[in-house]
Amino acid sequence: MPIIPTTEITPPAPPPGAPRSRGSTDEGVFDDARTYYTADERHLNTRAGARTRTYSQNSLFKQMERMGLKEPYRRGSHDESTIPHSRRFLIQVEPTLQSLQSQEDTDGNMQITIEDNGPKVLTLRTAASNGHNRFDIRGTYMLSNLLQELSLAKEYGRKQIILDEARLNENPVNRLSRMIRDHFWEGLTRRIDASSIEIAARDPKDWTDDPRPRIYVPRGAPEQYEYYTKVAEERPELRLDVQLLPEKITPELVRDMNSKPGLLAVDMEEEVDPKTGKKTLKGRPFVVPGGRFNELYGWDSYMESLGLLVHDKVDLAKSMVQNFCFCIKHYGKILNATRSYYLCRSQPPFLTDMALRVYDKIKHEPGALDFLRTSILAAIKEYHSVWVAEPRLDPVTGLSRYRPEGLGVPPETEAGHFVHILEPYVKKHGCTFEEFVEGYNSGRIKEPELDDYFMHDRAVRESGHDTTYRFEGCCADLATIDLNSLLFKYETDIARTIRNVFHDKLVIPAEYCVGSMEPNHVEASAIWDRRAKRRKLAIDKYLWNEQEGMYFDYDTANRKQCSYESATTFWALWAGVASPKQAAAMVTKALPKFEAVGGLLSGTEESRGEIGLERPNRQWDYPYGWAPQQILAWTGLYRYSFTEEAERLAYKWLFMITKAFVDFNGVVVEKYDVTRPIDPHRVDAEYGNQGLDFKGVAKEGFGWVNASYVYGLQIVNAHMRRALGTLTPYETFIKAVEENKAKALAELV
Ligand SMILES: OC[C@H]1O[C@H](O[C@H]2O[C@H](CO)[C@@H](O)[C@H](O)[C@H]2O)[C@H](O)[C@@H](O)[C@@H]1O
Ligand SMILES: [Ca+2]
Repeated sequence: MPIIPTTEITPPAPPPGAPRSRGSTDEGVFDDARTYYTADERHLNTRAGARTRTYSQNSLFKQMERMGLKEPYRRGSHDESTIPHSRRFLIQVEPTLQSLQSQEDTDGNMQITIEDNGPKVLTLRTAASNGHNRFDIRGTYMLSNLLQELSLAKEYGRKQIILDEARLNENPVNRLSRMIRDHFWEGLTRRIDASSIEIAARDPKDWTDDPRPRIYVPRGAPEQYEYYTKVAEERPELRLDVQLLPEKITPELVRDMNSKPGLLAVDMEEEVDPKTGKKTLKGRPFVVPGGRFNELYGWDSYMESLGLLVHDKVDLAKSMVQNFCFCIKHYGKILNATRSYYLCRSQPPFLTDMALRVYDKIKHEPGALDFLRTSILAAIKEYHSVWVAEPRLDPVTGLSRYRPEGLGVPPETEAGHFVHILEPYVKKHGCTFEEFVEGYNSGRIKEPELDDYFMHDRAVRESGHDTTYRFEGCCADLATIDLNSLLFKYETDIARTIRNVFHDKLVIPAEYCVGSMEPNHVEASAIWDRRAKRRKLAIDKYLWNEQEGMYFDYDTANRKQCSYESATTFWALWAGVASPKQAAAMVTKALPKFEAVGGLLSGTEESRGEIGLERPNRQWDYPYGWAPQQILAWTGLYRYSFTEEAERLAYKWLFMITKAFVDFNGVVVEKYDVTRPIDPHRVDAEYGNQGLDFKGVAKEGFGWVNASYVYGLQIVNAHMRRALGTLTPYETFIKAVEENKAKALAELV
């Protein structure tokens, strides 16, 4: 086995005023990478002999013993029972990285995983012996953590480091939570202003020949137009194209903008430049989903905010709510995402819950009530103008559908996504593929059947579930349990907020009025209570299926209930629209159909049907599981006191993520195959999987999965959290718990 070369270290004198050694020896072991690797003093070997008290493998084994688990799932590189403290290693970054990669990354993908066939052991030199003694780092997890730490050290320009062993054998639950808190959120945060327009405007989905940065500013924000025009003038190298949006946004306009796709402006706040004393604008930050999704998304943002709130990043969650209010004010809706080609469509609505959760954290602060008032007014406007208006409202049932306007072929999908659909038309018109798309998009070629296909396709994308056989060719006609649960939640949240926070009187100013509403009229909670009551009746009538013990979508065109079994049935629990009896029926009858080794399936295998070459897998069908489905189901089950079920599902999801994180070099991806115990992150359906493609160390994870991880850790109990840290499969864990219970009971008698 190779020994990593080390050079003799003669530490240079510390700069004047620099501390010679830190107060406590275990200080900062788990600091974020920037703090850890930029602290010069930490990486000089002046502290040979200093030891760190850490969360060692040893204590993990002790925990397992306490839990009655005899056979640990995975042992670290050394049994430290004889080692009271963790080590530090003296490492030359570049040569060690090279040896590590050439020896252990045998498939050359810049990650060390269980699929690499190296010896899985590397010798490092200890700092305490000034490099004389050696110690073996063993196993995929420690070696991949070493790769990650060295990659970070290199990024921060370090040639030599003193690395705490505790960063290599850290409890994986702690490590992943820490990565999310200290690195991933930051990696996903964007702010649109001069400081970062270059990064924020970048769009990996831009299909045009000249993907230059472009920003569209709404008419109602002239100060932003002036601001960006100045940025473009002062920094010509950016090639920033600043465009003012026309007053009226129509499907024709959006279609015609497709040749010049661009970012849409979001909220900015005024700030005084401390140097010049002059007023300037600063973008309100937001979190993007990750991968190729580099803009503010609708429902991803809600899910992300749950994780941000766990990590006390309240300002960021608040800022995302404010950005949503800006979108409703200037674009008429919370957009699918803030790019020009998304202007006609929305995504599943979560604004009231998001605003209330933020308000709950800031209610003692000045301005909190105004924040809540603005958010609720924006939600009321969105409710009336988007969700219970034409074309989304079905006047017969009174229920709503995903049914956005739009024209032509959605441009943001992967090239080739619609080839199989368009090919027959291309043949029929005897032209090239490009000629047909151009002719059809411009309206010169008329194909009503295709119009219908794309109306449903747009609806699928608005639903957030793109794509699934549940929705193919029918989505725009479906009153889904998803959307109607969310609207019931809007109605009950608005009613409660008006009653409890605004003393049952909320003035609706002109800018929030829709249709024939009187400016400045006062709304009380009663009308919202009535709306909720009416929706519940309609949901019970059209969507509930007593025999199956779950909710289904309702086809408003064919006037019949659908039969596709979807995990969105549990959204009814999240929203509180199910009666206790309906909830109990769902737990007994529906839940078992959706539960897989890694958590909840998004749909059942039976509903998806046979797949093959002619009928390929869809990413929102069996066997895939998605973070938002898990989050909403756990919260809903909790709401109805099905604590055990919520904990069990959360455990399975967290276990799957933790195991993939440990075995695959810290990976966190957009979605998982929840039936795949070994490599659940391998999903190649449709768009592939976002979040896989990193070199050395993951920087972002994926927004809603990051959130589901830290939110889920709040759902499971402390005992479960410890068991997750030792990668104990659920079956092993529950067996031990039951055996212990039986033992305790026997001792009682
Ligand atoms: O480009 C294809 C589609 O990509 C988006 O959908 C997927 O990612 C979104 C961001 O994480 C997520 O909100 C959505 O649920 C996913 O299916 C986009 O939203 C679609 O409009 C787009 O067609
Ligand atoms: Ca590899």
